Amino acid sequence: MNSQQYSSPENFTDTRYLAYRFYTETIEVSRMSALAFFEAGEQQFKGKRMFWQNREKTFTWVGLGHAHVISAHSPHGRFEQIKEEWQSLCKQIVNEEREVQPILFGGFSFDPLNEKDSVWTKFPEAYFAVPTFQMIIKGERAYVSIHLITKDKDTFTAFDALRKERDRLIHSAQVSELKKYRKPLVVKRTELKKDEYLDSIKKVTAVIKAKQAEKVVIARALKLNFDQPLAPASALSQVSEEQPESFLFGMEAENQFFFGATPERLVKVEDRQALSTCLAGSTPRGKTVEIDAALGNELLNDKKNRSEHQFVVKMISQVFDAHSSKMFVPKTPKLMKIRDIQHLYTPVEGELKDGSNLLDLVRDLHPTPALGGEPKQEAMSLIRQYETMNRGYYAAPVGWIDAKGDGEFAVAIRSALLDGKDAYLYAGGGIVEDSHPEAEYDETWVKFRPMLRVLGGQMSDES
Ligand SMILES: C=C(O[C@@H]1C=C(C(=O)O)C=C[C@H]1O)C(=O)O
Ligand SMILES: [Mg+2]
Repeated sequence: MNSQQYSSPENFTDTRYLAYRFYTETIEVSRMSALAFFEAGEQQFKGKRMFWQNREKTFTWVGLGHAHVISAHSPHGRFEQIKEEWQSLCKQIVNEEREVQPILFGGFSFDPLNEKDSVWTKFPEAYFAVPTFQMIIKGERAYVSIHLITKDKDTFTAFDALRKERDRLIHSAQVSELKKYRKPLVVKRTELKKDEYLDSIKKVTAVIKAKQAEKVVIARALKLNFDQPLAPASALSQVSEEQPESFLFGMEAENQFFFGATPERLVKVEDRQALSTCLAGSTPRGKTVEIDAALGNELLNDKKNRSEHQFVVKMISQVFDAHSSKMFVPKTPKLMKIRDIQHLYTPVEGELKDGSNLLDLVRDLHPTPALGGEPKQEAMSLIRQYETMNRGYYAAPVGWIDAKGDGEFAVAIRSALLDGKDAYLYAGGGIVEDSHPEAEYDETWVKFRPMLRVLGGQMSDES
């Protein structure tokens, strides 16, 4: 690469964030593997790496290092805090002309008011970062950006060092194959609090029959112990091979790594067009085309699953109604078929009203009745009361927003937390009046399956 071609880094100042200066530079690079770029940061940026790929595979994003972290530790006002700090920071960096925008990536915990013991020790209630190095693959083109956000005045040396590091990362990602990892052996698999989980479904069903709530999503966890720690790059590469039809995400917080392959979009905004998906109601895939179609048809006509689904459509439509105009919601759900499971699926579209932004939608949508319940507050308090664990970031929004306000958040299901030689996997289901504990238990196994295939730990009779 020829350093002569670089223009000098741009510098913006702003009254509120006056102390900060934002320096950035983007170059287009020849296409390379995003996972190789992620892995190239293994030494220098361990604990500060992030990964995202959308469901359509048209947008892949990798962040290495933290140029700036925006996190929230208080249970209240975390969505506003992230939004306001990001907007303040953006005042200095927004440049409509710029083809590649700096991106803030991160996620939220499911419920900051849950006081149960948590294994999510390194994840605050909201955890976002602008990376030092950002790689974007959009269609056929790839870009690497440097972000330096600092209060120092003399940044020449620092920026120069970042250019060198960028060149090293690009070189390393372009020449080296992704390391071949040995899949760690699962030495133990534990269903955490299985009996309490089954019991909680009975109780919650009774509460619903007594009309205290209409729907409540109850989840459970599996714990795997490995013979050695699993590398995040390896986990991501496995999951991208196994789940091509999902959003892929990964985020490190020090020595913990949260990742997954979720089919569920919470909300996407592009040029003020907002899109959400209602995804609830499930049945397995069939072994033959005929059985698969029959299962799908049954699902489309099943009263219990349709009611699970309808709560989600109603709530997301209400939130969209408040934030957008020209809303469009199909009258009946379709099927979304992914590798192990099929779901009822209804897309919701709208055009954002003035004054509404992506993070407002995230705040008002989370959790939809696909992961929380209906009514929202009653469901949340029933989850706090009856669910046997602390969800951490499972079932919560994870995603990105750029300097223009475009971005996308997924619902972090079909996911796992890696912590040294342990992994925690999560799955749940929507409980309505006519739910049955054993059927819900079986449904969670289908939802665990993709992560078990990625991590190992499925029993020999499971495919
Ligand atoms: C709760 C999960 O999935 C959610 C629950 C579903 C259901 O109960 O039918 C379907 C899709 C998701 O909205 C999970 O995967 O853990
Ligand atoms: Mg269900």
